[in-house]
Amino acid sequence: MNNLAIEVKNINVKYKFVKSMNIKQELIKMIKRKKETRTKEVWALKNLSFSIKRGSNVGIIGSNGSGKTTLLKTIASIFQPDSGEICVHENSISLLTLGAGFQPELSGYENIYLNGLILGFTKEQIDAKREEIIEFSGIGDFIYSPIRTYSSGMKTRLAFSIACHIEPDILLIDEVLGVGDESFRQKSNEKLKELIDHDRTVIMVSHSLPALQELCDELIWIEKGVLKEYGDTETVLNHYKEYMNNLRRK
Ligand SMILES: Nc1ncnc2c1ncn2[C@@H]1O[C@H](COP(=O)(O)OP(=O)(O)OP(=O)(O)O)[C@@H](O)[C@H]1O
Repeated sequence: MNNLAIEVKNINVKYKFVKSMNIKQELIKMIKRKKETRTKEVWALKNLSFSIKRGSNVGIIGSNGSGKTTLLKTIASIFQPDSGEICVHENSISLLTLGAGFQPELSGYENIYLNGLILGFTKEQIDAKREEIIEFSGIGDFIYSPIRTYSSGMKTRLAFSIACHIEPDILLIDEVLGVGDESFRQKSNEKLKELIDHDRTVIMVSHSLPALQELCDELIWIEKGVLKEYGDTETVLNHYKEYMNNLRRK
């Protein structure tokens, strides 16, 4: 049996957006009758290839704008790569990210079902986990109120609780380490460690290097959309810190 959870093969991902102009630039463009296009492209991921073993805990690091979130969203199939291929050799994959995936007009209770069903679980499976999810989130009777009335901390607690209790084969976590108040931080760290211990494949993006050091066996380091290094946590972390220190000195 293939012991790989994910294979990323030569993926390229670009964003297209319209470049905004100030009034002066608009006027100059009109006077010169320039027909220049305002559509810009950013290649967020460039020719990225790697594979992740089943059951491993991998952190993704890199400076701001290096492509970490784009990579997680592409693995979660929220974005399609412009070229290349991602093969996921597991049944369920879930992206845990701040405020994503909720329908604001529905209650927390209804969103538990919505999220679970999207992840491919049956109503009976969600029924079995529902009370645990609500209990862990600690948001009390707010569970029956629309999500739009929640604070960002409450949304994060519920999102975290759903993703951890529904227990997908692959859990992708984007920058939610260390969120919430102190008691929830401790609780969520414990829960994460429990998930990691259970042979689940976990991939997490974080700027918190101590948290990654504690939780991950391996790190993927990307810079400007390109894979810089993939290896054991200590080695990659040392090289990354050296790189960041050199940048600061310049
Ligand atoms: N919706 C978008 N439209 C245009 N460009 C985008 C969009 N989202 C991201 N980008 C660009 O793509 C690149 C990668 O962004 P991404 O958010 O994946 O980086 P990141 O490593 O997660 O950043 P950070 O550490 O700051 O959260 C950046 O240059 C960013 O400006």
